[in-house]
Amino acid sequence: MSKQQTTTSYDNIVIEEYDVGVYRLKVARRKRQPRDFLLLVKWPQLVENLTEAKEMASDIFRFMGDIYRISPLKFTGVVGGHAWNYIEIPFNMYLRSLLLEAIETRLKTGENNDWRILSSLSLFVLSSTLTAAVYWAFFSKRNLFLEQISRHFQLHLLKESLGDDLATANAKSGHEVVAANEAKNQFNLLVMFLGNVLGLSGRMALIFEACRRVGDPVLVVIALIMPIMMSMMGGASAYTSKCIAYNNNEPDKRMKSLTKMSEQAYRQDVILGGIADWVVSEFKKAFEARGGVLSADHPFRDWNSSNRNLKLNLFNAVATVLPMLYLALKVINNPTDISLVSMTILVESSTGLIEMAKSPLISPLRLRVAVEGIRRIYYGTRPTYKKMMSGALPYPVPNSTGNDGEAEIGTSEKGMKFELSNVSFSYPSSRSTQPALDNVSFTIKPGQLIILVGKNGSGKSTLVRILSRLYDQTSGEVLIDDRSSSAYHLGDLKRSIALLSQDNLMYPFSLGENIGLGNPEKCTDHERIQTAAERGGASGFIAKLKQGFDTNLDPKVKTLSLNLHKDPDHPLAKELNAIQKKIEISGGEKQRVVASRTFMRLELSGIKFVAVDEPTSALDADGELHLFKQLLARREGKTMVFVTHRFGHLTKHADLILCMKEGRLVESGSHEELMKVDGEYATLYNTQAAAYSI
Ligand SMILES: Nc1ncnc2c1ncn2[C@@H]1O[C@H](COP(=O)(O)OP(=O)(O)OP(=O)(O)O)[C@@H](O)[C@H]1O
Repeated sequence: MSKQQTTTSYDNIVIEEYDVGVYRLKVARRKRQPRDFLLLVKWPQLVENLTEAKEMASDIFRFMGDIYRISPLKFTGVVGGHAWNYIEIPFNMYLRSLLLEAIETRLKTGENNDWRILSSLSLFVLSSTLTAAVYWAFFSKRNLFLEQISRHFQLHLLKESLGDDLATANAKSGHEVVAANEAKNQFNLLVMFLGNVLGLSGRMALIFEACRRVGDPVLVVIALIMPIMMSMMGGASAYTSKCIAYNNNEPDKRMKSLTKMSEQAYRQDVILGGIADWVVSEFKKAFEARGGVLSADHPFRDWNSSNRNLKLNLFNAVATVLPMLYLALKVINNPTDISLVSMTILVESSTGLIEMAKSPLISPLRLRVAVEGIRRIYYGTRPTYKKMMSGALPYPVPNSTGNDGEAEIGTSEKGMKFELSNVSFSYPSSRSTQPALDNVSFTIKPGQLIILVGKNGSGKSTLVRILSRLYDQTSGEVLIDDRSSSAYHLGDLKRSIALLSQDNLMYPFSLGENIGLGNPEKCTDHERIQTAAERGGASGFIAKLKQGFDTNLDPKVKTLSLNLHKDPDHPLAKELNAIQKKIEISGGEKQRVVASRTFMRLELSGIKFVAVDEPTSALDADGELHLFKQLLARREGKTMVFVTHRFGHLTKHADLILCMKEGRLVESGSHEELMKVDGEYATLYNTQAAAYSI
């Protein structure tokens, strides 16, 4: 099942590595100190455990508190219902023992105790009726409340992930995505744990009561101590150690990539490219290489089960028979000593106690699993990561006059000013030996129009991302309006920047909203959206769509059907087909919509910097000309950086041309100056289509 591979030793921890199914599991253990063998109590371990217990309790209280606030009444009902589910059995056993004991006394002594028999019977009936009522109320409301919990935490997770900056989001990619169902599952685990604790306590109380009646303290020890010890024993567990796991099986990863090819996005390529057979045959190869017996689900759980030791199982077996053995010997020794009812109750509750103590639900491990789940919800899936820091300085900085009458640095009316000195940058996930930006220095004055040119991969988009503070440079300095870019409040800076990128990202909403979201506050202002669409060149094709601006390209409709697969002409099958699903538009049309979104954003009064990163690759000549004309018409009060491979027609408008090569700024100046140099820029200029002119 799991096989230990290697052990790496650090100062006071040892990392053990295991192969568990398709996963590589790494477990950190505290190194044994020589004095550990001498001391009965390992103080550092104890302190660590107490601190951890305190942190666990605080996370559980926060989580349960949040759920309580969703609906105090439903919370109480569901938790109470669960609790009753577990204490009902020992409670009923107790009532039954009262009844049976009264009957036993009547049979043995002939004493007239009708009242005792009848009252015990009534209590028993009352309790069963109450149970039926509680279950009816509980099961009819429970699932709805669990759904409510999921939706509540879905909102929380959505807010969290939307708040991530680019650097953090990139660092998180590849990590398990936390689903809202996690909250519902952990809540269930916690209430089951609580119920089990209550059930266990109820049974213990029963055992105490039965032993009291039998009058034998040794029996208490035998019946209680063994299960308690058992629930505390257990093999080494992943949940009590710091550990990580990652999919380490190449064929398994290959199968996942090949499965992706069945998604809608690849459908056209799969059909036209004739690659379906190749995908299937590669999948078969990967499937054989992977082997069918490797588990791919829960590496931590699998590792735990492989660690459950034989000693614990044997202990279990002994614990189950011991109370019965003791009672049998006692009866053989003195047959008149014990009431049959007390004996039955004792044996029944002691067996039940052992069963419960054996159950994984009562184990502290289960609590750990729940707390790990809660932490994933509140703190994300990565243990720690550094988000980009926001400064305190507002942007724009108001222009002010110093005490000596000298004007202090503020934000120019003309646009943002940039000064880069020796800026280098490598993407955190990059495997390249060369940085994406290598020692770049230049100045952009407020209101200038900059053309950024260079071959593919030369660092143009990266430079735009640094200027827009989507990433922070790895080294060097970026000044915005004479102050370090990190001094400014991130939100303020973002509100002053408009970025039209080459990604052509369509949002899964209507076309109107796709444009309107350039300025979310005016997202329903149809007139502004229409104007922005005209400026971005999207109004023409949108007007031809049946639903115009209301057309939703990806309405996220989920359709389900039953028993219709052999009957495509069935009215329900036709109805299903007619339900609106995803609609495709051309690449150029997408670019026009995204450009219109930027024009919507340019209407915002505080925009001081506009970065246009090659948005015209799919546009026809007319579309490109129209877009640049419209952008140039909105230069007033803004610094603009244009990244484009087709720059011939723009050079006459440029204040400065920056030419990049392999992450370095190799040339800068005006078109005429750079042509004279006859270097990288001249080569690019001469090879590109210079046929465009405005
Ligand atoms: N998100 C990323 N993670 C890792 N490396 C990246 C990432 N984006 C770009 N790179 C790498 O950084 C370098 C510069 O890329 P960049 O996108 O800035 O070039 P570019 O000049 O804009 O290219 P193009 O003209 O093709 O758009 C390239 O080597 C690229 O592979």
